[in-house]
Amino acid sequence: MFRNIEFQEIVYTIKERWQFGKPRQKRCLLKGVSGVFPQGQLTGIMGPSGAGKSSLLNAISGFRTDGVKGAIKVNRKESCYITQDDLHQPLLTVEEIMSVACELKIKNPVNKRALIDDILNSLNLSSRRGNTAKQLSGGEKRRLSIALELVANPSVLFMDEPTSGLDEVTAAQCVRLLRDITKQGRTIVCTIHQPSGVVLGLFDQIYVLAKGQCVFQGSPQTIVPFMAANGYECPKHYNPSDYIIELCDADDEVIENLSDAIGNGKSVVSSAVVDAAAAPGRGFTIKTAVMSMMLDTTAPKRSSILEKMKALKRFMQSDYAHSSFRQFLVLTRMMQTKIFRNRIALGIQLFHHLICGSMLGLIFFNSANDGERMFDHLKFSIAIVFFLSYTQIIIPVLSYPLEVKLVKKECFNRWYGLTPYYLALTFSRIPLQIFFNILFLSLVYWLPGLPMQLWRFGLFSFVGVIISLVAEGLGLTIGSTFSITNGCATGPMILAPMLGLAIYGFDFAAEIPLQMYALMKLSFLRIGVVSIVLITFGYGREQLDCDYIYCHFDDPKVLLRYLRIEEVSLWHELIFLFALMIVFRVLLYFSLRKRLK
Ligand SMILES: Nc1ncnc2c1ncn2[C@@H]1O[C@H](COP(=O)(O)OP(=O)(O)OP(=O)(O)O)[C@@H](O)[C@H]1O
Repeated sequence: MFRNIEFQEIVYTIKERWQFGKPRQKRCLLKGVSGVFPQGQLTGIMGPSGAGKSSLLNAISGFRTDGVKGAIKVNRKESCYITQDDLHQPLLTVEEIMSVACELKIKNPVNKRALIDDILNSLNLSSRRGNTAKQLSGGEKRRLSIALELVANPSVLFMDEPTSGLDEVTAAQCVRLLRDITKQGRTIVCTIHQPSGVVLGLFDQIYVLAKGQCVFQGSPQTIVPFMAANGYECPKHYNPSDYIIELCDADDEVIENLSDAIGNGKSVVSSAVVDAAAAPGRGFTIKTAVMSMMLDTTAPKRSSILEKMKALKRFMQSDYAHSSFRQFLVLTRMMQTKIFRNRIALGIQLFHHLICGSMLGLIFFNSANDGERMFDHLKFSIAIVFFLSYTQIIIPVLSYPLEVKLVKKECFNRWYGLTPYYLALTFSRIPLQIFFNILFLSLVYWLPGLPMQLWRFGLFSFVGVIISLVAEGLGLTIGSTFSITNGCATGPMILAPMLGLAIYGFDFAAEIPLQMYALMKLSFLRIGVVSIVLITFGYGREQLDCDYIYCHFDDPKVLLRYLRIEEVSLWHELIFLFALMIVFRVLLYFSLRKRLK
């Protein structure tokens, strides 16, 4: 639809982090910059560190919208954004990842194989197709990121630092490859750190930023004459990109002068060929690049009915190649492959559940029928609930923050929507989780000698699985909201009071104040412990053994009465558990939605 990418008077403001004792300050990262990135060309955004290169790329591509003002003309539906991190599913092979991309991004993948072959050949990745993403080198990962986006045949590629972390030769190869891609009619805009002379010459256009202002826009060959015309003579044998960056980094006056000369991006230095008539002796011409028509604010407002119809049309047109259900199926399959491919994690989990189940079972070995050991029965129930919760919370807290970044990139590039992803995330883990939990719960049921009644074991396992699902929801919510470091502090911070509430008042149940009962209902650990005690000691449990003349707790009903739970209904407790499970899953959805926005 749009051809060149154009933007005008872009202002990007962020609110700085809140610091104790200081009011929250606003900071302007882009100061009204304009520019044009021509169609079918390779444009590099250059500048000193912290100049605002990534901010500009994020603003134009739409990766960031909060705090961005100004007019931007870009066909976002046909563009994609390749982040600097090269995030991929580490355990899937190049071919599998490409295949998932095809299934999600192409409407009718008739000749999927030929397309994958074609893209991998052109990016020199064919020989690596059987390797997993984590086995690829930095340059190969970068090429895989490009290959994945080329599947949907985008007309515009935004790339953040495609050469970062690559050596000179690989960086030049990477930029050459990008130039070849533009020859197919695609537009590529990327940020780049001080490129070597060779790499600089590969770009069709360079856009230089310094302290949020545009100080140059034009072909690389025009940097030297443009600088000279403004009184900054580049020494011979000096790399022009180094020169302009070093100069702008050192002196704010240079930035003001150059920014004025180029109209903060509204003009473009167009040619290195001496145009005697237009600019005698300078070796370049300055042309107006940005027309003021772009600002939507100046456009007359359409009738509201027309606007509403357009909005409805936009709503009806899906951004995705496939229905949500199809996305859900593809994602579920991919997630399950990922889970089963991770043999080490599977082995650790198996070992963990077996060892912990056996140890807990042996600690309470043959004690389940002992009428004297009331406190042991309670400790046993608490230990089960704590094991299930802690295991399920800590894994997503440590592993999920990284995945959120990948999901953010893929959702932004319209691979899939949040809802199918969320549902696939929820359901793909359940079978394995049930398997491991049942393994653990069987050991801790059998070794202490709980009654061999299938229905009782079924209830015991059911409650155990639900507790672990509630805990997983909490862990995923923390993992999707916080970084690993903050999550590691937040997880125990939430778990500790819940544990406190779980064991609160068992020895003075009769005196627990009413408000504490309400608070205890917020602790899924407490609900879990009460449910496990009800299942193991309620429902007509037979008299326990007693080796003495009198054992106060040999009648299981006495224990329930002592804990003031003999009147409590298991089904009510289950309703509370389900409610908490839903609350955590809803929180997870909104947390993800906020991150992906
Ligand atoms: N969310 C943010 N909060 C606070 N400051 C930010 C934020 N994002 C960017 N900045 C600041 O804005 C400035 C520009 O950042 P940006 O990442 O765009 O620079 P850059 O030119 O890409 O830098 P580099 O080349 O070092 O990656 C930097 O000083 C950075 O610290």
